[in-house]
Amino acid sequence: MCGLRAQPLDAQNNREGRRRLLQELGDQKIPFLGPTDQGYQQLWDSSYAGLVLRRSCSVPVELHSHVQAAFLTLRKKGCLLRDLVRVRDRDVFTAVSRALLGEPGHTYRYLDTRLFTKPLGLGDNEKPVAQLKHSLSDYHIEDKENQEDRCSQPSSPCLCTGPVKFNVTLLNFMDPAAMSHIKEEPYCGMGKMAVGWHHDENLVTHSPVAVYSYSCYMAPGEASSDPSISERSYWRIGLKVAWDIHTPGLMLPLESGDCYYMRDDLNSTHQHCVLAGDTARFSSTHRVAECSKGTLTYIQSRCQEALSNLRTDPETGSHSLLALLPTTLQLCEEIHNEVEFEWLRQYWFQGRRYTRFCRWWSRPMEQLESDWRLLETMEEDGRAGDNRREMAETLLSALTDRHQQRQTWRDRCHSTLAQTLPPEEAPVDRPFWGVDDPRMPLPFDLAEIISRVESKPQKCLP
Ligand SMILES: O=C(O)CCC(=O)C(=O)O
Ligand SMILES: [Fe+2]
Repeated sequence: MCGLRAQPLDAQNNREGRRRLLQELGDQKIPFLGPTDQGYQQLWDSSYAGLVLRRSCSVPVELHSHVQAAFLTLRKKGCLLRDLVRVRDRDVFTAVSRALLGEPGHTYRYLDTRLFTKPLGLGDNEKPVAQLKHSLSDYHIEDKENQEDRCSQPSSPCLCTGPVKFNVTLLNFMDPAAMSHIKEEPYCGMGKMAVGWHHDENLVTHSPVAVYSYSCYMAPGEASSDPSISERSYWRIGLKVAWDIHTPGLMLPLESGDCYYMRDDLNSTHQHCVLAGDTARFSSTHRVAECSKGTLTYIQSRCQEALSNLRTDPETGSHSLLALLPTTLQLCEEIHNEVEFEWLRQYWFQGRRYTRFCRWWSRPMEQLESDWRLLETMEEDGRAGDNRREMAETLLSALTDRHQQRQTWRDRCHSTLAQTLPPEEAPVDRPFWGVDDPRMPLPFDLAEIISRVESKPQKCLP
C-alpha cells in the first residue's frame, strides 16, 4: 500500500509561483468550458483524460439511500467539523466540515493537519460508507463507448490491477446558506468556491481518488416536492492544468448521487476545486493515503526502537541509556520530535472532538504519551555522557527544532481563531508542564538550555 509520496508543486502553497502566474494573467481570466460549450468533450479527452464520471443512475438505489442517511446521521451526531488548518503559515478554518473514516489506526495528513480515522465498517453509520467504498473501488474504468452511454452499469473489476484498496475516506459537508462569506474562484471566474484550488496531498503516487456527491435538494423531513432543475444551481467541480494559464479549465456539474474519479496522474498534473451550488452538499472522497509514516503501528514501532536504548533498573526503577553513540542519540531525538509533533500535538490540537464520537484513539494516545515521557528522561541521561561536546552538538539541532515547533503549536493553540471554538473542540496545548513538575526532568521551555549549549560548547551541559 505504501509507495512513494506524491509531492506535486502546489500553486496554492507556492507563493512565488502563484504571484508570477497572477502577474502574467493580469486582468485576464483563464477561459473554461462547461457541458453546454462547444469543444467541451474534446477538451476533456485531450487535457483531462484522467477524469471519469459515473452517473448517479449506475449506483444501486438502496446504496444511495443508505449512504445519504448515514451522512445525515454523522452530521447530526456532530462528527463533521471544520478543520483549523495551516495555509501559507497562517491558520484558517476550512469552509467545509470534515470527518475522516478509514482503516483503524490510519491517519491522513493535509495542510499541516493530521486527521485520525474513525474506523470504517464498525458502527451502523459507517457500514453504508464502507459499502460505498467497496462499490467505488470495484469500478472498472470504462472505455470510450461505455462512457458515452451515460448510465451504463459498472463493469467488473479490472483484472490487471484488481480493485483499488482505498484506506481512507474524507467526508465533506457544506451548507452555503449557513456561510457568511464564500470566496470567489480567482483564476477563471467560475463562481463561489467551497474548496479552493488544490492537489490532494499525502496520496500514494497515481492513487485514484473516487468521490461520491450528495446534494441535499430537500432539507431532511421536508415534503418531497420535485426540485425544479432550473431553479437551483448545481455543485460543480473545477479543474485546471497546474501552472498553465493557456489550456482552458473544465467545469463539471454534478447531479446528486453522481460519482467522479481522478485517475492516473490527474491529481498531480492538475488542480481541482469545488464550486458551491445552492443546496447543502455532502461528498465522500475515497483515497489511498501514503501511510508509511502514518499509522499507529508505525509510530509505536518507532517509539520501541528509541526505547530499546533505555535500560530500566529493576530495583530502583531508574533509567539509563545503553548506548551513548551520537548516531543512536540522534535517532532517539528524531523519534522524540516525531511522536511529539506528528502525533501528540496534532491530536490534541484538534481538541477533544475525537472522543465525542470515537474512543478508538484514546488509549493509544495515552500509551504514546507515556513513551514520549520516557524519551524526555532519556535526554537527561544523554547529557551526562562522556563525549559531551559531540553530544551537545547532536542534541542542539534537535532541541532547537523542538523549541521552535513547541512555540508554533503554542501560538496555534492560543490564536484568536482557536479561541472562537467551543470548549470541546478548542485546541489543547498538550503535553504541557510547569517548571516544578517533579516527573519531568527537562523544562517545557528549552530556551535557557539551548542558549547554555550554544554559549559554552565545552562544558555546556546542565
Ligand atoms: O467534494 C468534492 O467533490 C471534492 C473535495 C475535495 O477536493 C477534497 O476533499 O480534497
Ligand atoms: Fe481534493
